[in-house]
Amino acid sequence: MGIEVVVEGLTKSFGKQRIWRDVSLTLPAGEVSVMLGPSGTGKTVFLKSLIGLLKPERGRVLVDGVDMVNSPERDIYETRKKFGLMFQDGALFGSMSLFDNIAFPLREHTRKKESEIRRIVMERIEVVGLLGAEGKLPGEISGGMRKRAGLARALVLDPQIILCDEPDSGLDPVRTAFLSQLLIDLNAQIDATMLIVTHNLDIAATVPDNMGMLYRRELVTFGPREVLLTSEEPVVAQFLAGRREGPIGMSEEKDAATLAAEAAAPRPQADGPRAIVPQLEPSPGLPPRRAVARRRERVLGMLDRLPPAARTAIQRTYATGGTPGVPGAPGTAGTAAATLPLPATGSGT
Ligand SMILES: Nc1ncnc2c1ncn2[C@@H]1O[C@H](COP(=O)(O)OP(=O)(O)OP(=O)(O)O)[C@@H](O)[C@H]1O
Repeated sequence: MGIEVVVEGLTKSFGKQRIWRDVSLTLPAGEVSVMLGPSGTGKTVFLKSLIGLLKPERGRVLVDGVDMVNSPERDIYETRKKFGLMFQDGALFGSMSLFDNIAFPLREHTRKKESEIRRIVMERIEVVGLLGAEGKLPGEISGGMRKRAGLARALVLDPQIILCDEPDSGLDPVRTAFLSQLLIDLNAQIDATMLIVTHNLDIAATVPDNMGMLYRRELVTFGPREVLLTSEEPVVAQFLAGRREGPIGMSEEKDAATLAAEAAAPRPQADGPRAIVPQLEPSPGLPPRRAVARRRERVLGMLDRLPPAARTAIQRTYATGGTPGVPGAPGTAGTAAATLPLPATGSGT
């Protein structure tokens, strides 16, 4: 099962540039979380800080008793092996076949025999739907396939925590829907704790159990998906609606004059209450996600402390007797993407 990641009071600057301050959150064990935020708000810096590749000047990141900020490098290095990382561009070596790219962490970090490495690599290649493409070079396949190869490589060391940095960047909406399903299927199969950094509203609406948002050098919010999806916080509402009107401007923050002009202008049509799309369920034939029952207990236990709109949304989800993610549970129909099979090998995704 995945392990919890506890972030406490994390503050990071580069010289005089403050990236974010006092970020605290917990990634619950085995659950899927998404971190949103306009470009440049430090989401990638946050991921790198979780694995100890960047050093925040204050705060702690606790993973299985090790503080990824302040512990000795040896402990951080060992604990990093519990993480699987999927970078934006797949970060593959251009001169190596997909097989060798995916085998790389096993050859680097373990003493496994080649036969064992082959078994593991081929298994992961199958999970991400790339069987048949293992002999190709990264330059010979599409961006979507490279991303899936990057995901396969993130999986070879059996990670308990998976971090994905904009897994959808450069993908069309259909490929993004397949990828969303792949992430949920993966969670059902390995029960790892997952954190996905994305701008993609479809992923944000359908994949995570929890969502957070970084903005103006702070964590605006982090909690059960219903909290962010029903939030009336202007920056959250603007981001989720993909509107120009609101505090977020082209260079992240609008100046006071622009905001004043917007306030004086006739208001655009109100968005109305946002509908919460059901969360994706694992593909048919896969086990239910084990995180679902744990999340239900956790979220119902914190109901009193949540804003009324989020409380109502959560009560609605669970009142039908439906447990999202449990196949066949009433009131939990998945989105169309939930029933799509994985793309066939070499499909060019
Ligand atoms: N190693 C570094 N040294 C100095 N500044 C850095 C470093 N890494 C990132 N930054 C700065 O930190 C800020 C946040 O960058 P980051 O890549 O984390 O943003 P992001 O939210 O992931 O953006 P995007 O959504 O566009 O990928 C940027 O201003 C960037 O220039």
